[in-house]
Amino acid sequence: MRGSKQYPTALTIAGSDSGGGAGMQADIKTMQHFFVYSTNVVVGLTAQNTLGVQGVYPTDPVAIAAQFESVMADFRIRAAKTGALFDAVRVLEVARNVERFHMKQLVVDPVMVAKGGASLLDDKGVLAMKKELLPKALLVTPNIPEAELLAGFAIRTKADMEKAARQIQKLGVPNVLVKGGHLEGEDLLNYALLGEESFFLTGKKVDTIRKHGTGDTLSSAITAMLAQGISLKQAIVIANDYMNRIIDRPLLIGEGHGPLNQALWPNPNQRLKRSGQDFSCQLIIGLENVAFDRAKFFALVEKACLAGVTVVQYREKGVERPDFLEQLSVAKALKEICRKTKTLFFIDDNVDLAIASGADGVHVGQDDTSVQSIVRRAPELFIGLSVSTMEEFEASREDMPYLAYIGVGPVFDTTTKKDAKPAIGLNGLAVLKAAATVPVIAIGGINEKNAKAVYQAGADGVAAISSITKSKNLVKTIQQLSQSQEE
Ligand SMILES: Cc1ncc(COP(=O)(O)OP(=O)(O)O)c(N)n1
Ligand SMILES: Cc1nc(C(=O)O)sc1CCOP(=O)(O)O
Ligand SMILES: [Mg+2]
Repeated sequence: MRGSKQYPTALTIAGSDSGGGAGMQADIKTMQHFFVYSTNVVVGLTAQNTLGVQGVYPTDPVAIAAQFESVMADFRIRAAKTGALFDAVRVLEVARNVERFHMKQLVVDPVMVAKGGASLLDDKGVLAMKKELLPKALLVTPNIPEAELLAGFAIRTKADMEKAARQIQKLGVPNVLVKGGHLEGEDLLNYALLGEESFFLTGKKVDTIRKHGTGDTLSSAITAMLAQGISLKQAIVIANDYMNRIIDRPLLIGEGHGPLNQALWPNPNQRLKRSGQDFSCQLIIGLENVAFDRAKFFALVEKACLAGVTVVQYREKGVERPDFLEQLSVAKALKEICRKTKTLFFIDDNVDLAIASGADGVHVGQDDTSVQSIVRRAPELFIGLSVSTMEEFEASREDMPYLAYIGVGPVFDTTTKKDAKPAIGLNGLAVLKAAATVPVIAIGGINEKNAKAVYQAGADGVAAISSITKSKNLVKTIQQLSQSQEE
């Protein structure tokens, strides 16, 4: 099975991170995510967690060579990458094996310093990398401090990045990707110099220390795509896009530099789903809201979808609510209406029902299933979270990057929800909107007459039950509930 039909296989030549966030562990998770099998040459061990590096234990060069032998004797390695190589002895041993096994698609992530500041390559190691390893590489992916060491001068500006990339190219590596995350400024720019061609890529700057393993993940994503047969340019562009999608949705693990979640972007369809969705006009409905008249229920939902609601949320709350299987059959029928009318479909509270019915999202309250556990179980679901006070907002702050929107209310008194909290009014809505970093969907007593004031208070959209289910003129009601009335 050494032919082209073999499952794409890559090799990571790097250090182990006992904390699982960076190094070889990040490489394996990333490659797996891109459907590439990852083999490994462990160049050293680190005793490490999110708080720092407690110990560094380089591997015996004999053991490095033996791992290369084993891997190359069995697998067809289509691309390889290096990570932490520790010192000149290990760099030279790796370079020798790269040469020996004719590895052409080699990505060098010139790991020199760990996030907490610990050195992962000594001065002689940097020299050996410049002289012996980079001339054998297809691509090198330095961050700013690494690019400064490789190029030999300080980098402060975009122009410096370009100059440094050209200088690094002179070391014999044809392609250079300089990662600009360490530069000052609101925007993050990465610079790719691929042979003669060059371009900047926009990255996402996030204000968090939970991004351990970012460099490993980016270089592994590129390597995995090279192993898939994708061109270097395309691999870099897709890997950059991937990083922008996962960078602000880390796993909440450890007390310090926590890890990324490489699995957050499960398949290409999710890419499309995540961009530019419209949550602005939401019909929340259950059979109880139409006195269990099924015919009326489905007809009303279809008409509302055609009239312009952007989200249908299925919510059963009554004491006589249907059992799970019956709710599932209703949910599936609603999903079908939504699919046909290109409307998003959400489920209230019940994550199992959302998964089973193929819903696009789930809406949860402060006391329902936690946002983090939904992300773990069903990362493909959009999540809406109820927030009615600043205290609740503060308590949910770490969940914000995972949310599609927050449902803020009740803005006005409502008799529809039996256990509704006190109305927060338009002022309460405006305060929460000022703090929010995701769309704010106002809820509670919202109707044709007050919708305009709700938008003026800052809402990005509205959700309603009674004003839609009891409407005498559905098309007009939905028009008035939709933001388009402002124009
Ligand atoms: C858009 C939107 N906002 C708020 C809610 C209320 O959800 P929750 O706080 O979980 O209350 P119940 O719906 O479970 O009574 C919602 N469903 N949708
Ligand atoms: C389901 C729900 N949640 C609320 C909240 O404040 O979180 S208020 C509410 C009821 C919304 O119904 P109506 O549009 O008929 O007032
Ligand atoms: Mg709830």
